[in-house]
Amino acid sequence: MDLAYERLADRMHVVSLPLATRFRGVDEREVALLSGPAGWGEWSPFLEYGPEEAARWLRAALEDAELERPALVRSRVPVNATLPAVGPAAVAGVLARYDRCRTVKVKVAERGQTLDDDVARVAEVRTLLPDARVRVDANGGWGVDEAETAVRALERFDLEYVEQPCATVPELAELRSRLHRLAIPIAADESVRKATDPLLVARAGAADVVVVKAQPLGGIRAALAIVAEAGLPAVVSSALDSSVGLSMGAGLAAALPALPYDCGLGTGALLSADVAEPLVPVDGSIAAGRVAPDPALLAAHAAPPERVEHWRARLAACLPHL
Ligand SMILES: O=C(O)CCC(=O)C1=CC=C[C@@H](O)[C@@H]1C(=O)O
Ligand SMILES: [Mg+2]
Repeated sequence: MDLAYERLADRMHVVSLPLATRFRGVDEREVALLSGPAGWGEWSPFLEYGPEEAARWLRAALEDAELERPALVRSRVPVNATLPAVGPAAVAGVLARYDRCRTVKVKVAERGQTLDDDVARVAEVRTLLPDARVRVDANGGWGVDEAETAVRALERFDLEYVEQPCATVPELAELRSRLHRLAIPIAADESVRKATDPLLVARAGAADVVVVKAQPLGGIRAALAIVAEAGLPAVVSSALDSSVGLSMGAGLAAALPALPYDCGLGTGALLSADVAEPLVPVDGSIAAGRVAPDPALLAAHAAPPERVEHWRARLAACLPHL
């Protein structure tokens, strides 16, 4: 693999994509795209991530640009709708962006909001989609007691699982034993993708499901290995990627031997511009093939020169960590 800074920087295109709905505190998503012999890879660690963590995302992008993807066992991947922490009045409008998704992931525990806000949002989803599978994602925002209270308040909406209710593995384990009788599974996301040991949460018996994301875990192959070793059902998700990054997630999901849950790869619907024909859900699923950016769209959404400089400096800082 050619890791010379100058040549990588020359292959890198940085774009800034506007969001249709504010998500994760941002209205614009900056992503870097790299071309290589096998296709295009996306490198889009969130802006606040340091070089060591961002280097894992870079490894994934380089692998996807350099190597052919593992063999696919399915050609389409069923996806969930992802609902940011909006008020009840905005729920129908956001869900309308996802074509026929039978599963909705609802963001909860948003900073500055209350459990009542979460209940109102989930209740609205249930009213609009009585037959949907509904999961919630707290991004580690609750302590154990708070999480128990919240899950008991949300239980009546029939939850598929609760994703990363608490921040740490011991907290997840404690909550899991408390929720045992409710039979609501716990999914681990940050405890997999941000952990020094992504398998610890599985070994500790602290989760029922692992959420795996190709970029943060260092690529499709690394993520496949983690799923195999964790021995738990896996959900593939994304990181608010452009369609190029979403296609990497789809390549992972389509290569997994079992895919019991709909994947968090429908977030293309949250973008109001993309680098290619948007990879958005059609009849509840997305295609599993590669996506290459359209040069005209790369140009139209090119980030300003000072942001490109920022990403070049980031690239230089990450290379020693590869
Ligand atoms: O899993 C999904 O439905 C979509 C992806 C998603 O929710 C996320 C994308 C990007 C950053 C994260 O805060 C968030 C997540 O926690 O899963
Ligand atoms: Mg999550």
